[in-house]
Amino acid sequence: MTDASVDPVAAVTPDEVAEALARLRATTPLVQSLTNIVVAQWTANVLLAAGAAPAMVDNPHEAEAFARVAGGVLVNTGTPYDDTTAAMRAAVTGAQAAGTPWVLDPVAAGGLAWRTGVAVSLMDLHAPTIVRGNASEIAGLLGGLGGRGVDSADSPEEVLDRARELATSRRTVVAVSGAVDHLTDGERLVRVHNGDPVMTKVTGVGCALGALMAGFAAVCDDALLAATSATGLLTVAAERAARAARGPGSFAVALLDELSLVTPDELASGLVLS
Ligand SMILES: Nc1ncnc2c1ncn2[C@@H]1O[C@H](COP(=O)(O)OP(=O)(O)OP(=O)(O)O)[C@@H](O)[C@H]1O
Ligand SMILES: Cc1ncsc1CCO
Ligand SMILES: [Mg+2]
Repeated sequence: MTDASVDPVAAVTPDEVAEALARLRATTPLVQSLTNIVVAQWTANVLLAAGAAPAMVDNPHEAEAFARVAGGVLVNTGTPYDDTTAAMRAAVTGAQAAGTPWVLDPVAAGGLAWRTGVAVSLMDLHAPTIVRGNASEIAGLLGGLGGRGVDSADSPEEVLDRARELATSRRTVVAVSGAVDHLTDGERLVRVHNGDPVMTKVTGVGCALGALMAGFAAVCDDALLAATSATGLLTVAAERAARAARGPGSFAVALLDELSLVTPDELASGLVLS
């Protein structure tokens, strides 16, 4: 049975995603990433492979000025220290002043009270363009109990109503990752059916997805298109990488290759959106 609240035609088309990828590669947007210590190098490599330009400017002295000139900013709460948390506030302030799109990845929100407060206070400072997280993290921003550490204990389907509520109350796009990614601006919904379970066996795949969203937000006026394009590129590249991989290690290497090799046309024909 068809869900009556979902358009039979996806709110974002594969052709629009292909055009977004072509724009990303043509313009190599500068993506400022204030991310966690586990995934910083991996995130920079994912951005480079996709066609963006990474810069990990995450100290409180430089973060505001850099956010004014960056194409997009990622703020990820995976390993928040006092210094980097101050830098996150500075970056969001700079993003607001210059109109730079910014993406919040509230890693482990809900499970840990202090960082949940940090994530909510950043949203209060200036509404993010996109909030990206796994299902437990999205629920955690609205008072949920969080997942198992940085991993989700819920599915995107289970938190969809809360994702819509968050998108509407914060005037943002909420991107919930999982087996089927659910992306919403509160009214429109895009489901991305691509991906492979091995993506959960390499740390930082979701974190890198947030950085890709910041890159696409630099080249897309529509934040839902930006979030869909990032998710589509990562998951289609992952399917291609998984075909050749023996396990998580060779998959991670192959994923970087496929992010750089997949053409806009191949991306459009591989995407399964609803
Ligand atoms: N079971 C699955 N099958 C296919 N793809 C998946 C599955 N689970 C997650 N993915 C994909 O993996 C990517 C990361 O999503 P995930 O929900 O694992 O993020 P995360 O928990 O924030 O990751 P991390 O914090 O380790 O970076 C998304 O693009 C999603 O489509
Ligand atoms: C494993 C881990 N711990 C804190 S952040 C992080 C990366 C995945 O979110
Ligand atoms: Mg995560």
